[in-house]
Amino acid sequence: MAQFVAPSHLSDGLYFFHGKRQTIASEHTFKVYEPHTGQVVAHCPIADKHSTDKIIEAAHNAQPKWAELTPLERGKILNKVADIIRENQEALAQWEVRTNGKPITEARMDIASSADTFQFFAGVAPAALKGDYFDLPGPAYDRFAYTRREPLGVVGCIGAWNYPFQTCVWKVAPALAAGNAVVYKPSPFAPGSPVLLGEVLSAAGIPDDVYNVIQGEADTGNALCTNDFIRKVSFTGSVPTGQKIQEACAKRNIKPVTLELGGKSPFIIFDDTEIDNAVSGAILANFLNQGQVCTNATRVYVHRRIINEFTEALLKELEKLRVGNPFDEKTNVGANINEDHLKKIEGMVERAVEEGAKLLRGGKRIHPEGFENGFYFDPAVLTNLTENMEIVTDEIFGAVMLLLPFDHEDEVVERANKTGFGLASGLYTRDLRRAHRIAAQLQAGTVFINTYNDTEVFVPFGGFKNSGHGRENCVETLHAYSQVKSVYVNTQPNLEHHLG
Ligand SMILES: NC(=O)C1=CN([C@@H]2O[C@H](COP(=O)(O)OP(=O)(O)OC[C@H]3O[C@@H](n4cnc5c(N)ncnc54)[C@H](O)[C@@H]3O)[C@@H](O)[C@H]2O)C=CC1
Repeated sequence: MAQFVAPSHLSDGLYFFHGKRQTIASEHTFKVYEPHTGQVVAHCPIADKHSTDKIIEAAHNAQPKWAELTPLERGKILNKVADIIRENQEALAQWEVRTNGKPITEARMDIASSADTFQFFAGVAPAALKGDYFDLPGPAYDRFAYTRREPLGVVGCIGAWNYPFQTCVWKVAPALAAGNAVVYKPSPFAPGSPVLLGEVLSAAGIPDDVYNVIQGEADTGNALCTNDFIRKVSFTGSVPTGQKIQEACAKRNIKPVTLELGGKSPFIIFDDTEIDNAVSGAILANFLNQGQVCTNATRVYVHRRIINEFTEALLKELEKLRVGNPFDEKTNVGANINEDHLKKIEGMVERAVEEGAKLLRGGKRIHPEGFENGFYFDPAVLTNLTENMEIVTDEIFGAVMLLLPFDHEDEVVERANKTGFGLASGLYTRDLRRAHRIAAQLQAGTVFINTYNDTEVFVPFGGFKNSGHGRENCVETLHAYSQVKSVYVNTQPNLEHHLG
């Protein structure tokens, strides 16, 4: 069992199979960018159907031995994974910054919570992966039934780029705890982190081929979804891709899917709120991870009576915002994932301004000294908006805060719910009765009251409506990575049967 040592570069080994980092021969490659410098750091080979199938087959062959271990035995290995992640938190966080461009202070939190995720599933699996017992007619010892919770086999996972390490862990930890093998396809925009996780898993003692990483774009993802050995797909990404994946998983076989998709979350600030608290909440809800967070609440509804005071306090606070070198401990906002994404955000802001929105700050690409070619965007605040503008209806996935005044509780709840998404929502008020009344009405998988963007591994995470289905981060997730078998038992073989 090799010890985990964080690599100095990842450029020539972005695959993980047979228990180690590898590369494959391929006619096609994609460029890997380092967001904070804007440099191309690797040309990653793309897995075609043949390479994808071979890696999946090896996972299929390796899975039964992993499944033979009891959940407690698997849990001991997963606890070692948590330990190794914690011991290497700084090195892994530095890699996360290089891969994604986020501030180092945020990357450290992602890595720490990833260790917690392994520890949590290692701990709960032995108690959660259990069966039931049922008495059948007659003496209980003659006839009864029981259920077993069994793994699914090989799980295919497809990830987004905004939390490259954490998204991978959220899928892999419960899948492995439940006795499955995993084949993971990261986003081509952030392909490195799941490979590092592979090295951590091997160092902890996960058998070869139980965890694997393949690389590629839509075709590789599709090859994963349509392979017969894949028994479930767990996906994090956009709604249009989620629709394609759900379709692909139904076409050839019937595969269960977990879909963690996009959002357009509302954040409601009532006029009894302490303004400074609401300002911090709104910043947290919008500018974390350069705004590239699926739960982010770009639609900030502020009661008309306090909107001027709130806006003034917000803009003053944002004067302190430091955008730039993500390795600098004082940086609040790092680099966006790539140039195309940055241009998409800039374009949405420009079109909103053309439609009559007023830009109160930021909204443009910036070139911090020493990092001129990195993908930096100065967080925007917009007002003078109408509900049907593209920027108010569509997911931005960038650091753009929209200020929308409201007058009445019923009106704001209706406006908040007027979206096809339903991932998260938030509200600030001192009136707790009102807070819970609104929490019950908001159509979203998570509601934050006087806080925003908290995530804990034991609290369910997932969407309502088009934001997806299935939950991550909770005991029930183990059920989504396992299946129930009912066993009927007759201990009295001579029991007479009457044929009528
Ligand atoms: N609900 C949640 O937990 C989260 C949701 N997201 C959402 O993810 C989106 C941003 O991530 P992106 O990487 O741009 O999303 P995306 O949907 O473009 O890509 C996600 C992944 O799917 C793969 N893919 C693309 N086409 C495919 C196909 N036809 N078959 C199989 N795989 C395919 C991509 O290569 C990538 O690995 C946003 O909409 C965001 O809201 C992001 C993070 C968390």
